[in-house]
Amino acid sequence: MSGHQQQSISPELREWIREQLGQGFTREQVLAAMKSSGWQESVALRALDEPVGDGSDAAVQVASRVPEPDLSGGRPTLWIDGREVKVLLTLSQPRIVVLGGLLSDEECDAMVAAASARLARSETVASSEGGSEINPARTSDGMFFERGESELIRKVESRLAEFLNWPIDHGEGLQVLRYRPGAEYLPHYDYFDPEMDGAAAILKRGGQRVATLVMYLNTPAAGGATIFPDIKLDVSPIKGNAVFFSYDRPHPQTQSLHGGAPVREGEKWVATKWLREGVFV
Ligand SMILES: O=C(O)CCC(=O)C(=O)O
Ligand SMILES: [Fe+2]
Repeated sequence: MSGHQQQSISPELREWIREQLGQGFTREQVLAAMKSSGWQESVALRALDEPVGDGSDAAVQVASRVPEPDLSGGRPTLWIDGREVKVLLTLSQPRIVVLGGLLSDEECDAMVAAASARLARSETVASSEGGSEINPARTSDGMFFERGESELIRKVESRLAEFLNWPIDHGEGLQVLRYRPGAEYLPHYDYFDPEMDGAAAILKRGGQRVATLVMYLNTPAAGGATIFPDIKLDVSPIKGNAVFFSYDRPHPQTQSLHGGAPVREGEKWVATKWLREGVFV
């Protein structure tokens, strides 16, 4: 396909682009593939930018800015808030970073102690009023700390803000979950489905969730990995370690599907920080 005649965007081309993006190829990869098969760049770009489908396609959703740790030095450990934190694993797509020693044992124990007193059956955001209700997919118990509610929480939050380059006020209060043997959290996305009832009310308080940091507050005797089914990755729950992942749009294409595998022996305690696009109120 060369020459100077104007190429046109056929329905087949649109469908092909939609498929490629749906399979997780980036816009840049699709553009490169089109160019190498003879499409003029201007036409390829126009085709890529055309709105398609009902608006729920990842292709038409604008990517959000997401928190991102500065790992540019390529160092195996980072100094964060005076602590030497290990960079144990990084993945670029989906974006996942596993950290060792983000929290000290004492900090983990103090968070467990503070949370224990306040545990109630976990709730997830699911009701038609945009409120909360008990969700059988999550069989743990949980509570939220208020942002900045104690010296410990402030210390942990400022460490996370430093690590993620993301302001403290662009995050929800830390959530602590306790899983007993057999308890699990089935695979899910942390972003809010924009189509669900009550989404508007939730999104008004700080926009979408764009990243998650799960910190392990203890080491269960068996089971309880954080699992990423799309990429078949299991992260071991080790006290003081953490897994960070981000998702720049509320779409499965982010491959941010994850869950907590059943705890087999002992308990599992985690603290989760959800990062928002804007100021969470
Ligand atoms: O417990 C885990 O490993 C995952 C927790 C989780 O997915 C969440 O808190 O959103
Ligand atoms: Fe989650």
